[in-house]
Amino acid sequence: MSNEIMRLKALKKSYNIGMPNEVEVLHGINLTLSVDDFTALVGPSGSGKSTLLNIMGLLDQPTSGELYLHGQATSAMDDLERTQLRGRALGFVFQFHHLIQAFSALDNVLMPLMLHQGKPDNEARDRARALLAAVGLEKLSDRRPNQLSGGQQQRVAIARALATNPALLLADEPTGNLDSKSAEEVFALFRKIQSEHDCAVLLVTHDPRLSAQCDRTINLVDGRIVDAL
Ligand SMILES: Nc1ncnc2c1ncn2[C@@H]1O[C@H](COP(=O)(O)OP(=O)(O)OP(=O)(O)O)[C@@H](O)[C@H]1O
Repeated sequence: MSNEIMRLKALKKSYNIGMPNEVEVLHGINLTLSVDDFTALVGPSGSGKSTLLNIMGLLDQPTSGELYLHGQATSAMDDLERTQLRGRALGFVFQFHHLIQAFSALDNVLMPLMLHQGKPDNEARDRARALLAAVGLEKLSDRRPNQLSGGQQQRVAIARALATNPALLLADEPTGNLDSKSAEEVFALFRKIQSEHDCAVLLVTHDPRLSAQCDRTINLVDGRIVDAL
């Protein structure tokens, strides 16, 4: 069986900035991510990292080229198919965690399960508790986000991203808003997830100390991959 999770082939993205102007910001990206990948996506501001991440997350569509997820071409899919595939295969962690303030940590982790399965059953609750334990927050599961530190909130966001058991976790500057100690801890958690949950990780980071600890670095400059080590 192939180890490939995602493959990007000759992928281009242009933005329409008012007729007749179109600006191409990704110029033909070829890239394969495999099951055991732990990858940093780096590059200067404006190089196209978020644009690429949004396309990889099936949140946006390329202008041309193809994205294969588990070998399945995605360009001809309709919105519903894309949403379902995203929910099954991908998890997201953002710089600002977007937790729901009115919900406890446990209910935040349950959110994606409720979206997919409706009212959470005992099995879903057990799974959410186990995920909070995996990120070291078993004792704080009843707290609301504003009763947690920034690093703890990001841990809740990571547990939430894992709720649907994704094959690939996409993280956009997940430590960008944290002090350096919390950033190291959250980074270590991504490592643990990749090895213990069989979940490939791709994270955008501006922090060279973190990208140096990844197995692979994809360097994006002006919408092109200049080296993928
Ligand atoms: N919706 C949009 N419409 C037009 N241009 C856009 C749009 N979104 C992004 N761009 C442009 O595309 C280019 C790439 O932006 P992108 O946000 O992907 O870069 P980035 O590498 O993530 O930057 P940063 O590190 O600052 O977050 C930039 O020149 C940006 O101005």
